[in-house]
Amino acid sequence: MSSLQAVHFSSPLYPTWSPLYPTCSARTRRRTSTNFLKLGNPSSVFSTFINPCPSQLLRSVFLSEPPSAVVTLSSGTGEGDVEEDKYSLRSICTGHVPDHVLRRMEEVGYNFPTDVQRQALHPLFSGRDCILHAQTGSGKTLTYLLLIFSVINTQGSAVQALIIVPTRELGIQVTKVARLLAAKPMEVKEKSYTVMALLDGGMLKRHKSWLKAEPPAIVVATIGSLCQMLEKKFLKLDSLQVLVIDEVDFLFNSSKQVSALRKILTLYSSISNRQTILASASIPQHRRFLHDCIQQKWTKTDVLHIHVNPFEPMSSYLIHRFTICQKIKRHETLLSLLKVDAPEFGIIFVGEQSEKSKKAGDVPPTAILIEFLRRSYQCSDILLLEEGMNFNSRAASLLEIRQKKAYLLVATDIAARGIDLPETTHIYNFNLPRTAIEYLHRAGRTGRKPFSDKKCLVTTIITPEERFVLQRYENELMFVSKEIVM
Ligand SMILES: Nc1ncnc2c1ncn2[C@@H]1O[C@H](COP(=O)(O)OP(=O)(O)OP(=O)(O)O)[C@@H](O)[C@H]1O
Repeated sequence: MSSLQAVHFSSPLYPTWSPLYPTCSARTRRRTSTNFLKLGNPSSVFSTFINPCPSQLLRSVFLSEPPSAVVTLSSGTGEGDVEEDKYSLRSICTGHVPDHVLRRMEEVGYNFPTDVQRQALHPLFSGRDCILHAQTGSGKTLTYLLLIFSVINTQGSAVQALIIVPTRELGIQVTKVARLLAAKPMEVKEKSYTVMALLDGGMLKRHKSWLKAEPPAIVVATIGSLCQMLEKKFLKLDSLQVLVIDEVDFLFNSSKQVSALRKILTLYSSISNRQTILASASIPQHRRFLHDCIQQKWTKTDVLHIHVNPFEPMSSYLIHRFTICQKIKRHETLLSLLKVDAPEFGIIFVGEQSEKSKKAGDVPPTAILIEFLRRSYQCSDILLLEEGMNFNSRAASLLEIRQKKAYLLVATDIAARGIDLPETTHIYNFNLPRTAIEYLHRAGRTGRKPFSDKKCLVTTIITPEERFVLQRYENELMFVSKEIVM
């Protein structure tokens, strides 16, 4: 790379190397496309090309459309490396995040920033409260974890960072990434970062002893367990420096959770001592929300709303389709879809069972569907994830699925928020989601490889009467869904 100074493509028109185009930020796209068209000479083309585009992207372009010539203008200057480094995650984080965390980050494969990381990390490192509003699968978790690693002090013996999540499953996932980054090599002598998962369904007794003996630096918690610990004074937030609320709009949906969050935000900790980060891919009425955050003293008055891709709420790598059938034909329609698509990694979302149906003792729709698929579809690995399962079975299902070479997961909306199964290429909405936001989060369980240009499919089965509802979601979320006839 260090000697590569100029690249000449067979045609200097943008669409010829379009694989690169969607992976750049909107600003980069504008800047690059203008420059690209303006500048004819190869070295200028290269400099506009390499500046915003790290080698990983360059490689993907080379693979899909090899350049007609690679021109080496001068060798060994290392300029290419400097340019590339300027845009690496390491360069953004150096001086803020400890070096051993950066090394771990690179070992894991996080080398270049995603759009949200590029836009949010500097303001976060400067201490600003932020609302991180970016597409599903855009890398918000790493963004706030890097901030946390930049502020916590391993010598302290108090909880310094708290991440609140809506579900146990998301909590386990975030804890895993935090521990992965926190793992220290033997030669690093300082104390390790400790990460506690304080999640519903966990053994709170064990956590009490741990908190009493030596409070962890980072706690990842669900509201229920967290409140128990706070009310009984086993956990104190006096030294809290960073508070993250992930999937914030989801948590603010329930009045019980709102009142618990209110206490955490204003009673157990104070805005003046901590930095507050509220993250989600969907923040309905975000201006109002921002106003409320300031009014209610959940955030400081200079809170930043970092809204990445505001005109593209969902990834452009998703292809949306729908098929219309009568309600009683849903199972057969899904089966036909699966036979045609033959997905290796897919999630089928099923609507929750109504209270009335539960009271009547009906078999849950998920169980009926699983039974049907096991009978009629040749796929050995059909798994289930739903609220009705106990916490251990839920964890086992997710663990198993992560180890599979192919899977079909039948799930309720419990799997729609935050769960990261990056191999997933197909989403099926067996039932139409209840809201556009629900659609966005279900669809967002696919297309989760930030630098991949692979297209993923989201297919919704609807009845004729539901067509206008889906159309409303299309307008709200700015996407187009194509009808397929089965
Ligand atoms: N800089 C990066 N380079 C490569 N992969 C990354 C990078 N940042 C994040 N990822 C990967 O992208 C995927 C999505 O990240 P993450 O789970 O943080 O998304 P998210 O924005 O929180 O999505 P959601 O809103 O659905 O919760 C993960 O598999 C993560 O490992």
